[in-house]
Amino acid sequence: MLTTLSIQQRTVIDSTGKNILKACPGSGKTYTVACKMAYLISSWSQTNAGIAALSFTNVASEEIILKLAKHSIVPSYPHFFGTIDSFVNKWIFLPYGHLVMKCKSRPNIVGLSEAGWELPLVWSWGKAHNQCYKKRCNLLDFTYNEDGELINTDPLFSKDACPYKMARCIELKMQFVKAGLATQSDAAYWSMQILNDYPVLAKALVKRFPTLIIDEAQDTSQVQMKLIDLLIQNGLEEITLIGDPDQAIYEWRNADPEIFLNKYINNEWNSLELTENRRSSQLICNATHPFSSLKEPTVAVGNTSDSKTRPILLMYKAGADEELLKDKLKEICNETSIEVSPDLIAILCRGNSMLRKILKVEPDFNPWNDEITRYFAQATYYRDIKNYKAAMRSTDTALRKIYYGSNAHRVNYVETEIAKSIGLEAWRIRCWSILKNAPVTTMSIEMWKSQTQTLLNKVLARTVNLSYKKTTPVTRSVASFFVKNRSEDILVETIHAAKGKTYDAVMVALSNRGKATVKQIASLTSADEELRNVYVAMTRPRKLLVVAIPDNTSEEYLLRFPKGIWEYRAIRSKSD
Ligand SMILES: Nc1ncnc2c1ncn2[C@@H]1O[C@H](COP(=O)(O)OP(=O)(O)OP(=O)(O)O)[C@@H](O)[C@H]1O
Repeated sequence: MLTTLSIQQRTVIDSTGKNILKACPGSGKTYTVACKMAYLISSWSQTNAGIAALSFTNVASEEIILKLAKHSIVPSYPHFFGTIDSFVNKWIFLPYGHLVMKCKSRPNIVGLSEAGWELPLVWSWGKAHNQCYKKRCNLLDFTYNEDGELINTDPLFSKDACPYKMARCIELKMQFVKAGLATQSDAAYWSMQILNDYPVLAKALVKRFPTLIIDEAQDTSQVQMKLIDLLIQNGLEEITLIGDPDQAIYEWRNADPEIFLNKYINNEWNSLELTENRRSSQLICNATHPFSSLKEPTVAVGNTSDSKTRPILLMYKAGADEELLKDKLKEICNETSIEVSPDLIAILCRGNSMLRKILKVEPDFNPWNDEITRYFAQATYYRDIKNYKAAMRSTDTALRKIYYGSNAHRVNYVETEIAKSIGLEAWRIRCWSILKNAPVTTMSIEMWKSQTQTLLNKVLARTVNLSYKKTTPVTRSVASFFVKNRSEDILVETIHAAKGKTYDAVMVALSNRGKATVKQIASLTSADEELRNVYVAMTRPRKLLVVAIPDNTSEEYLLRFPKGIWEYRAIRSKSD
């Protein structure tokens, strides 16, 4: 594995101490991180201390694990592989949160997609809500900044416009803290407090994980970086941060690429760089360069570096031609001898509304009357599309809701109860036996409901009533209620889902409404997240890049698409 590394990549593997690596798209960040871990793990001699390899999303973390598997390395004890959130929760917040929150028992993380807040607390928030600013505050948007100040992370929120200057939210948040409830952002803040107030715990954590590697570090929030600094203050000597500020697309989670860049120019850190693009052709590197902060286009050095297919700017009629985009991309692929398959070809959209138009899926209709039915339907749908991990997760959530009702979101409580009753292993077997035997989701919703209900009553030996809304068309299949983005031949997905991936051909479909319109991005710089979203999408292909834009886009917005670099085409010929 190490023999294929470039000199720049090799330097990353050999560097010890505090390293920060800034690297362009396709430069092999994930590849190099996986090599570094493989190298460290194979020569690791400590038995009670390990490497913590963290990323920001599950997808990114799984990508590294998959790359390691190719080299027969399965990450296991004493190492930790996962997201930065899961690391913070497991090793700092859940065991020690009560020390700083001053709540009676171990705290709980709430507000993660399905979990609800304790009902009485939601009501008290609701009451205050009715009297508050435009009634638009969302409980989950409130968290603390690194100075311990309560902030609302919704960019549309204005403290000045709040008649109470946030006094009510502060009061309510105190009640939640007392009850031991925290959002994921709060958990990071409280963990920072723990490491700050209890250096002995910080030192113990450094002893347990003397080497820390953080991928996608451009997405770090101020609080998360403070946490990292506290570990360094308490003896952490081996740390590598890897990122690309031009690919920071998680501002809504308080990520700020400036935090990464400030570290990069800090003399106390060993700053490294990867500048060669091993994914895309030189023509694609040249075309995407104006969308980045880079001074020069990256130099393509991969297998497809000299591919001669020019990037294409494709004009389509908005509101009429979206469903033709798939066929057009297939046609261009055939023309350029690129194999068409959903693993190799993708259309990337900024939002779900464009995605639906391209796939011609029916508009959203939510048939579910209750969460338990929805989770079982989701679980079987995931099983049918072979996403077994997500399927097990949804089944587990549905069962927790059946057995533990309004306490289901209290992770620690539920896990203790399961361990006391049947044990975690038997619980997982129960989930799997339901999942395995549940009816297929191509079945009508009515039949699916009746068969799933019978199965649950049998396996759980208790009556479970599933239900859907009265207005639901009963003959419609369960699967049709979930957006299918995997058509037979081409993958259609959002830009966020495509982060970190590589395809042979990519079409970036821009709309004239909503986020990332051509007009909007024309005036943005790479300091703006919307431009970075488009850049992430445009840097995914190896051989062919197509950007589809509405045909009524004014030329003044096309300065980043010079005709010498882009081939301009229309989706329909003039005679159509
Ligand atoms: N030394 C190498 N030898 C062979 N292939 C490489 C090497 N380095 C990177 N690659 C390949 O180049 C492509 C891009 O690598 P990778 O996905 O690791 O880049 P990245 O910097 O993480 O990209 P991005 O940030 O744009 O998602 C992958 O197909 C990877 O396997």
